[in-house]
Amino acid sequence: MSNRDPLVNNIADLVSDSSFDEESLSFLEDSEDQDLSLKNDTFSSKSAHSDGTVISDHLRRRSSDANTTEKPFQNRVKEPEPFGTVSHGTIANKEMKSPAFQPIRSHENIVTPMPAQNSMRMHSMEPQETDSISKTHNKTPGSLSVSRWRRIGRIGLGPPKRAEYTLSSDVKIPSEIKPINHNIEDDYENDVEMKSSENSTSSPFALPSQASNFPPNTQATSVPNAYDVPMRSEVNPANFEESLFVKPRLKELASDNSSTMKAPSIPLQENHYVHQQQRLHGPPPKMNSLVDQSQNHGVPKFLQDVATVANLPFIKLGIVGKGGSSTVFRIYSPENGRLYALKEVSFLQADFSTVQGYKNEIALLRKLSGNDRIVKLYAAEANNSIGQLNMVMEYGETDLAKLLNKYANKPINLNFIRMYWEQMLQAVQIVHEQNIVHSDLKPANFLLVEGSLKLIDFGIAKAIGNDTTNIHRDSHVGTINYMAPEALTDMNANTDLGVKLVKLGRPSDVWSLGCILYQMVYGRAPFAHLKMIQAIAAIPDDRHQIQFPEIAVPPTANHEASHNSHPHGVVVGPDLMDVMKRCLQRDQKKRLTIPELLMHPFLNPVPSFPSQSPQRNSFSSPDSNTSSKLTTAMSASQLSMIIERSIELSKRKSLPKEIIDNMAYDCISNLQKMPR
Ligand SMILES: Nc1ncnc2c1ncn2[C@@H]1O[C@H](COP(=O)(O)OP(=O)(O)OP(=O)(O)O)[C@@H](O)[C@H]1O
Repeated sequence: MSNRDPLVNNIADLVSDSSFDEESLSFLEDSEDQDLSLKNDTFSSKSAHSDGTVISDHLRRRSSDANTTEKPFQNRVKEPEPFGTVSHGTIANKEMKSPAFQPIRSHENIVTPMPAQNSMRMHSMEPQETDSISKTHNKTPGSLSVSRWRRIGRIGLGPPKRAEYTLSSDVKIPSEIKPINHNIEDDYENDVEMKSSENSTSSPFALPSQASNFPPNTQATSVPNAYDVPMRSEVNPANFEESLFVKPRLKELASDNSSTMKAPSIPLQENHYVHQQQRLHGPPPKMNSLVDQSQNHGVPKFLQDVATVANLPFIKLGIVGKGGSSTVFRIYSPENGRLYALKEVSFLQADFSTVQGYKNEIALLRKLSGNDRIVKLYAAEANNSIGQLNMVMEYGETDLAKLLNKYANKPINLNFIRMYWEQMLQAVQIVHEQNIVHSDLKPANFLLVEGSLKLIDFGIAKAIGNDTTNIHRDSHVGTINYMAPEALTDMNANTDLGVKLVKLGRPSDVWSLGCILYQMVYGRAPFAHLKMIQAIAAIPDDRHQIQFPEIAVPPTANHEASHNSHPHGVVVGPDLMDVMKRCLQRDQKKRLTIPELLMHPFLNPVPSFPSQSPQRNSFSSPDSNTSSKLTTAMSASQLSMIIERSIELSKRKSLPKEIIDNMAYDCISNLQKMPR
């Protein structure tokens, strides 16, 4: 470590110093230019004086002032016996400190004699009589009280009995308790295909009696739990720590007799975890084989699946994706029973500008992560000892690349395309509003979170740190397929200069989006059928015409039938065709802008426009000079749809107010004319 750049060595400061705040992003606001010139050190020179932070002040205080600040689970449980030497910075035997692993002690709060009629309704999770345990307490000097408890499950990875979670038997569990959704991707597919719940394949891990009730597209978040933490949508990323680690409110649980009371869901989570682990790693190993001394410096295998970020313990459930320098895991918090994603980025090999890129990327992610179209970042920290940056983010069930692959051989669905196209545009617009050109947009950058597309990164680290090697470092081979002609021309033209200059503007992102849209329609990006070297030559070359067939046929479908009569062929339509063509213009200036694309008829379909304005009625026109194009021939539902759309557009300010007012005016006046 010592011979590395001091800045790299000190990357921990990047995430632990409070002096890095939104001011550090001022460089993004400085530029009002339409285009940004990204030079190797452009961003770094502007922000090198700032130290970065991506964790809350609270976390920072915690790490920097350990003597005066209470550690997360300090004093809650007795320190566990060590499982072994833990040498990894991010792997620690912290799980025993979790409140979830803590035997309930405050018996005064919740212990009552077990009633004859048990109020638990846990279906197959109904505890057996053998699960009852009794504890004797000296409540007050000279008096004894006996409490009976039930084991309702074991959580975590600790040896048996260390991680028991107990529940007083008089705590009611609502009958609508639901298992967590284990097979999220399957459920997502079911949702997309609009299959009825009866037809959908239930998760192999779901409890039989409850699986059919489980709503699609919900994850661990929907499980009621004892911690009474906010649902994920209510979690404020800035207060991740507070949101995630709320102490169990067992006192309230015990004293609240209402039928709507939340119930601990630990047995279900445990069940989920055990099954997940078995699916990933096979049946559980015997205890004596858990410690493999030959590898990982004696770290027990079960601890290798535990990660600690910002002192918060998580269980790794498996790898969900890999980037050039990153690995993304699905992780589970025993604290609140929710799933998150952990992105581990190695910065051991990183140079100065790449580190600055990460720093800017994280700062921007933090700044924008409250936005619906940007993935939420909950916590981040750097581990200098192993040269690794850890980021805890919201978990997405899949990304657009995987989704498109899955559906590549099926006939296209125009509504699906329209919906995701709009969401992609909204996401990129947010980035552009920060004066950032992403420059590396591709389907894998869009994550699906509960069916909604969100942008995972802003491309800064790559654009700055390694602008010429994108092609090689990306695991999703073929990102060249989405690169704008100007990016390739610049790359080719400047190789002799010591400093690489990549001159990209917002239109470059529009090209990339056009390629993604093209792939959604035709099953592959416009140049995906070419070898990389051919694509590098063809993309900027005007002579290479991009084909836009009027009928979209899945690329691997049987091509014996002509396109026009192909059973899986779908007519592309003039609006969609127009969008693709206007994005895939080699001349940047001819490409539509994102606001124009959001206003395009493809996203705002209005049935045939008559030339005449409708009669004005009692409604006064906001601007009588702006002629209305709507007709009474439209159905009430079409008109209502347009009204809804206008309100949405008005909120987003993506259309001039005058147009929105007129659209709404016309719809309402036509609706008024309709017979009731
Ligand atoms: N929050 C998340 N939830 C679920 N999966 C994710 C999440 N973030 C990333 N992934 C998955 O991991 C893959 C790689 O993500 P990553 O952000 O590292 O990609 P990348 O930008 O290509 O990497 P790099 O920046 O190192 O080149 C994504 O394509 C996606 O499939």
